[in-house]
Amino acid sequence: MMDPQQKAHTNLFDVYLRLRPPQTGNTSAEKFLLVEESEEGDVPTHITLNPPNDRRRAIEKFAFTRVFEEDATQLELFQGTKVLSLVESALSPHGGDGTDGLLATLGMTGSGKTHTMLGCRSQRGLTQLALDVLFRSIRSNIVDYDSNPTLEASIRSSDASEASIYPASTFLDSIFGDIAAPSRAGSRATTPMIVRPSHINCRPQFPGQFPDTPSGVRLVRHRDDLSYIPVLSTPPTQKRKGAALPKTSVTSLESKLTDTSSPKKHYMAPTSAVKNKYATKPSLFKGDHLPQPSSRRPLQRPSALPQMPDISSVRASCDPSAEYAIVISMYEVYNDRIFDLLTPPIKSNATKDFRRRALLFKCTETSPDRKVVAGLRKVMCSSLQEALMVLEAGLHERRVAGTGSNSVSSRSHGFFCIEIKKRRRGRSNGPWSTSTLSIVDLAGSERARDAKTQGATLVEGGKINESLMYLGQCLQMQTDLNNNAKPNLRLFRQCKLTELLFTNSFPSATASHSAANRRAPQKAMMIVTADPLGDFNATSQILRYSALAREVTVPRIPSITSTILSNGNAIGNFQPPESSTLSSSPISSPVAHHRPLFHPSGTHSRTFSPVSDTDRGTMENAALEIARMADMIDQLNADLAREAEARMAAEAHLMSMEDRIIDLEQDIREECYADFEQRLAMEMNRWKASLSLEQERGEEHWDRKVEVLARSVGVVVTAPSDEDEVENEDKENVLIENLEQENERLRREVAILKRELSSRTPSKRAPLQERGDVPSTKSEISSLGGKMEQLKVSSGSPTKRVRKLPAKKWENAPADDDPF
Ligand SMILES: Nc1ncnc2c1ncn2[C@@H]1O[C@H](COP(=O)(O)OP(=O)(O)OP(=O)(O)O)[C@@H](O)[C@H]1O
Repeated sequence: MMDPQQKAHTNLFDVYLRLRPPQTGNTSAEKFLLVEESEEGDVPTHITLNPPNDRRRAIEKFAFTRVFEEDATQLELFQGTKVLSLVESALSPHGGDGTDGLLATLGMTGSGKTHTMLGCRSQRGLTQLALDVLFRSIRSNIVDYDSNPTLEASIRSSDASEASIYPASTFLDSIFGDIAAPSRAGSRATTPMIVRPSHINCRPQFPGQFPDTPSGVRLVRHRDDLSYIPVLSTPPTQKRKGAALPKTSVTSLESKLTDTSSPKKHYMAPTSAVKNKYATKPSLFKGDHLPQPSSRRPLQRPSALPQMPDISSVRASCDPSAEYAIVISMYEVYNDRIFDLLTPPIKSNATKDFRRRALLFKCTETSPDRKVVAGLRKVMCSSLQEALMVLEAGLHERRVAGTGSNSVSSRSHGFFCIEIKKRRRGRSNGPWSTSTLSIVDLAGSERARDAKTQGATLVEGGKINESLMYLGQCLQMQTDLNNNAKPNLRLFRQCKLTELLFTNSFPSATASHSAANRRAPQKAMMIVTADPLGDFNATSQILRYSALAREVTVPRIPSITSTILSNGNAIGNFQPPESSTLSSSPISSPVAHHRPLFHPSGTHSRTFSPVSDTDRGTMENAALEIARMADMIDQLNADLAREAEARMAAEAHLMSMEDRIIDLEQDIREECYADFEQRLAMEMNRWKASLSLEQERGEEHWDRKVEVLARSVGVVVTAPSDEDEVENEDKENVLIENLEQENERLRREVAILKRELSSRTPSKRAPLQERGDVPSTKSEISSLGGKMEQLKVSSGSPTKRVRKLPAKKWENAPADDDPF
């Protein structure tokens, strides 16, 4: 019989199975999953999968570390799994560095993963219980941030992931508003832990229904968009409606959370780019604020948390000679990219929507041997309440959507990381060692047909299924390890999820540095959730790759020969066995089951045979052929299923690549836009500068031209003094008068001459030159020209400049140039 504990030491994960109670309204479905009874005093560890409506299909039996039946409570789960041991290993009570721990859930959508990890409105989940036991266990060993000013700096310098680290008070103030103030609604519809006070929610509400929304409309955040879109959906199950808690189970947090007596420390909230740039120099942020991202209202500050189940008597051992600090971070893997859940999204300049920057899982300067998620925002918490509030803030940012399978379905794999920092007590400058307890709520696999998803949600589903398929392949590495084969480390680098989950399983294989080599492999445990009334095929697929051991029992189909023989009334009494057990081994491949060949001869005795030996031989040959063909059909079916799965994965990959391309295109567009804007501004400035330069040059050029012109015509421009001005004015007036008189005289003379001329006969007209009163000589003409010139110049100059004209052109004209 298969034994899950047999080779437990080589398992990467302890694997627990939790069955969910039937969903309301799903009473008619056939139960295909049965828990096998355990021996007296033992916990159940095996289940049987009976294919519904198909007696020909194999019956599978699976083994787990432990099976929790439908009625198992959150407390039983906490006590029956090794959560406490994970916490204790991370604390390392006997000195030395702690061990990393991983607690993950896996299952179909709607099977109860989030319920197990985060609980419901009246019951806490494993995350809150782990935090509770952690803080209670180190109560007297936790560092006091307020009394040690150098503490924050030393914690920051111990961080190897280029993170920006803030005290909880500063972080929470930047995220949560006043209880009574207008604020964004609470977290993912039914963040299980929050119980809102009655004075805030006056009218009765379903969980998942925010204040101020019409009844029946639940607000579900969709993808990157932070504006909430109303989604019509069925109200969550009665269980989730979270009947009012008994008063004793709710503790008021207001006093703690709104306490302003302790001095607040403020840090500047850098943009992600700045943050990444300066992440290694945290002191730069000190003394500044952590502002609200523009146009996002603060979250509604919850006032009370569920306290059940009560684990106040449970404690993990901690190292009495050590002091501890707790640092929390949260991120999600969405479409194979990592996004920080504690850093608010940044408004894009180009598209005006809020977007997050994907983070890298990489080696850093201070962590050259070990990959870390770089650039996260982390929060130092000194109490359980602070840690729970940080959890609430992060959950609010996690992507969820209503699907046909689950009204609040996680669309990403959520990581909640508790870093437990430890150093020798009393050594205020001593180095910190860090062990991390990661709690992972995986998104559930789903069938598009059942989930009724389309568009972006369908792509998300494809990506989720793809990453879970890779996870399945990695989990099957447990088989390799059980067979003492070398694990194939390339498998877990296939996608971000498996890389994040398995990197710490083989620290010595991934690190070359000697210090890193000393790290112990993480302790990991997986809780597989399943609905015994849900989708048989999907559930059996998940169980196949997650179970610690599997056994396949193939029912035998009566062969043609035996049918003929038994029906022929004269044929022998052969009765084939009902079924045959095919394998009993630790995890066998999902497609490894084969129908056994049927060998009719020699298994039964004949009493009467009217059929001739030739006929019998023919029939037996035919039966053998049929069995062979049936086997081939099975093989082909298995191949087909594998190919279909691969095709689905490829399609999902394609879709996610398309999605990635869109994202990339968006990023590139934004960068180009910003680049273009910057260049445009630079170009404008350059253009303006060159324009003004050109103008200056133009003016200079014209000044020079005027100067040259003035010089070429001999004009001397002088700035006249006041006396000169008066004198020049007088001279001008006299000159004008003279010229006017002269003009008058000339007009008269011209008139006389005209009269004379008209009275003469044309033949007797004398040429003008003969007249003595008409200027004829050169000197007379030049004096008249000079007078006119003087008049023109002096009367046309409002600036009272005096031009001295030393030479007149007509003076130099040849004598025969007669002006008339
Ligand atoms: N053991 C349980 N007891 C009571 N209610 C449960 C249990 N398991 C699940 N539920 C209820 O079933 C619903 C779906 O559960 P949950 O959201 O935890 O599923 P999930 O596996 O996280 O789904 P997804 O992968 O889509 O996020 C919830 O309303 C939850 O309260």
